[in-house]
Amino acid sequence: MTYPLHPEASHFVNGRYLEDTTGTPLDVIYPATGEVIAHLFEATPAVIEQAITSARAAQKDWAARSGTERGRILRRAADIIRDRNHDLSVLETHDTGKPLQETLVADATSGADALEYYGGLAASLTGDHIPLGDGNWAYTIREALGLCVGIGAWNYPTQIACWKAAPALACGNAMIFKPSETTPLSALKVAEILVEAGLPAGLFNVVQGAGSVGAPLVTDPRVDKVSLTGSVPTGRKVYAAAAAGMKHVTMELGGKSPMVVFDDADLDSAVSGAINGNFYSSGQVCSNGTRVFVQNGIKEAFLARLAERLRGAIIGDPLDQATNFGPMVSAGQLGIVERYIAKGIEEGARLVAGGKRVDRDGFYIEPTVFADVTDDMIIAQEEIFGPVMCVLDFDDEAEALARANDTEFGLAAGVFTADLTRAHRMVQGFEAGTCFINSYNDAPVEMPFGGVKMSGVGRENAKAAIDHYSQLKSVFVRMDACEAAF
Ligand SMILES: NC(=O)C1=CN([C@@H]2O[C@H](COP(=O)(O)OP(=O)(O)OC[C@H]3O[C@@H](n4cnc5c(N)ncnc54)[C@H](O)[C@@H]3O)[C@@H](O)[C@H]2O)C=CC1
Repeated sequence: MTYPLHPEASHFVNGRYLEDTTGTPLDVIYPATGEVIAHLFEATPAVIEQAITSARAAQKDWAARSGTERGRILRRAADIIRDRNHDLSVLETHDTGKPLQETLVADATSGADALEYYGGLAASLTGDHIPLGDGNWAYTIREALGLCVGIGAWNYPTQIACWKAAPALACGNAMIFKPSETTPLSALKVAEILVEAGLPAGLFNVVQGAGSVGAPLVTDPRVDKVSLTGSVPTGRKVYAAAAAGMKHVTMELGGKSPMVVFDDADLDSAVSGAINGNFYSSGQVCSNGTRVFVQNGIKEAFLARLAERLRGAIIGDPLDQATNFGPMVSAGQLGIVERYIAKGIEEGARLVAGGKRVDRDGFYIEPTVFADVTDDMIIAQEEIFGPVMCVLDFDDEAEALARANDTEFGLAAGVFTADLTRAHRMVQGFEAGTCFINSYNDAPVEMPFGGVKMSGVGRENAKAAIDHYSQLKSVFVRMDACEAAF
């Protein structure tokens, strides 16, 4: 049997593909059919060692280059990604099961945006000049951290690899990226393209494997920073392990974000926001607005319009560009979602749409909506990470805000209203890192992205990410004699 999308080898280390068949076998499964599409191997300690040594060896020279030179390579990689967007999107669809209709516009292209953005920024990364009293002054030097480890989730493999690699490389760091074991294919292509664009060997390495491969990377004393995209339980473990070595961290974790719809909102716009914030990528988006608070006056109208719009979901072959709703990423994730749906029914929520598996191969489940959900229900409290929308009712603004914030998470929050003063007031009150007014889930590279509370620390994207991939060295300069007490 041949596998057309099989990579040349499991890992990409020191500028080329690398195989070590003594590692634990890792099968890649196409979520739309359940078929195995590639046989890979998890990284052995020998592969991890090669990744670390080659990255460390390459980093100093990279950091010593001008920002203009580093940026040029990143921008070239962005161009190559855009040229190959179709093939990369087909690969991403096989890796994740997400419809090609989505991957064509939201995955490799988003990765290219990050490479282009940080490529453009690289030349202007500077320190400050700080005038002091008595003619003295200080300056700061912005330095690379050294070796960064990126660990990815399975929902946006290409995007996550690029969102971490682009600012890391722009600042002069090296990166070892460990994709999720569920979606190992796309990051290898990112590595291949970076080298083709001129990135010196060793600066972006990809090693495959589960947590047992991620953990030794996090604790290795030669690693200076860890950036994780994953769940809160994993974040807790990785943050603690990194803290023991006093390493820098970025934690992009889960959420149970609120979306508040006031009765003066444009109904169709709010319904679109709720669909985007719950069913895009089959609901497997960290910032999803899965608790949809709808003001009582428009609740039934909202639900009726939502039910109507859900009939427009085209569930099917993700490679067919008409399909706009694909399978879950894995049998395991499908099982988790099914258990939450059963829990919602048991808790007495009103199932108004979906709830069932789709009768075809692969890991499909219908877009599902529960109404009459109350704050104490498990489905309103825990991250499901699947296409399950919980609709809750509310009467007034203060109540909506208090209930929206009544969660340990704080990744995102959205508000739909025609009253702009109220919209900004709500945003000021939201305990969330990323907010939306009359929209949901937009993630342009120019805007910082990240969470508060248990949803994480640090920010990705925008100029904000530079602070998380570089550090300042302060230099005090005395212009007159240095005096002492004796
Ligand atoms: N805030 C954000 O930007 C995003 C957050 N997520 C979150 O990710 C989760 C879903 O992704 P999953 O892959 O299931 O998350 P996960 O937490 O199971 O795994 C994330 C990554 O961590 C690795 N890992 C697991 N244990 C580790 C350990 N002890 N040391 C080092 N690495 C370890 C895994 O192999 C994987 O690559 C959801 O909670 C979702 O909300 C997903 C996308 C974006």
